[in-house]
Amino acid sequence: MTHTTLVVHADPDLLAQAVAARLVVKVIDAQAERGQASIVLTGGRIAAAVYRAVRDLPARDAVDWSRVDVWWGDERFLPAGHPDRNETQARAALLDHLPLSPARVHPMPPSDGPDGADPEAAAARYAETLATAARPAALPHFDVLMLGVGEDGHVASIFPEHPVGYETRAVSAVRGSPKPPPVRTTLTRSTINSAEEVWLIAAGADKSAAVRMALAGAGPVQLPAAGVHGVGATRWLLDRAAAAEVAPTFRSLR
Ligand SMILES: O=C(O)[C@H](O)[C@@H](O)[C@H](O)[C@H](O)COP(=O)(O)O
Repeated sequence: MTHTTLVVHADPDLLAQAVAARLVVKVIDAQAERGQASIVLTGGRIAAAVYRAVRDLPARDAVDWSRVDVWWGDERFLPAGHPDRNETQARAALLDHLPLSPARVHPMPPSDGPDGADPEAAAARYAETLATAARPAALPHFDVLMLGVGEDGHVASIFPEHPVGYETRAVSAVRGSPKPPPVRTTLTRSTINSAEEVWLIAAGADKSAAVRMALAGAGPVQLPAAGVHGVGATRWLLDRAAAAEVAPTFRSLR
């Protein structure tokens, strides 16, 4: 039974700093237990703020970054190095500043990769990368999978009422994304829900309605943020504005 927690921080800066500290501790703990750690990154503004906060956190040096696997929960399907790719943003904000093992960094394929501009082939290739790394398991062990939350309640590139909400393969192409760019690749709900911990990170008043509805138990296709949870823990990490509409009973989850 997954354990759900909710923590509210005063503002987006403190939220990003607290999530960064939490991430570093989680990676240290995973390495102490398993000798390695695996994290799943996402895109968006709050994620970028978290990455910068990890970069600037002195305790990041307590991690053996050469034994951390880095995966992505979703990607904008654009050429390698494009400034709007989640990979490009994560590398600039954090990854380029860490002594990672290049072979343990697993970006989703770009639109100018070996599959050309075929997002279905790119999604299938990423599914194969996951399966190869996981063997003999079906999926790698993800210690932490981070998600931003859209105003409409999307997470990763799983948008409300979009066919990707029904997808059962591990990784899916997404066409017609309401958030630009229109073509993306994403882990699907069942893959996300295989993670040990899923963290939903949101800042700002424009997220408050989606957060309220997700915690009130909306349907997963209608509101994707309502359908994701970690095997061990699901953590809602919010700033005060994003938490403004959360019912008092949920606040006691803290
Ligand atoms: O590629 C993306 O755009 C995302 O992965 C997306 O799911 C993002 O995390 C949310 O839209 C929240 O983004 P913000 O933090 O910028 O609101």
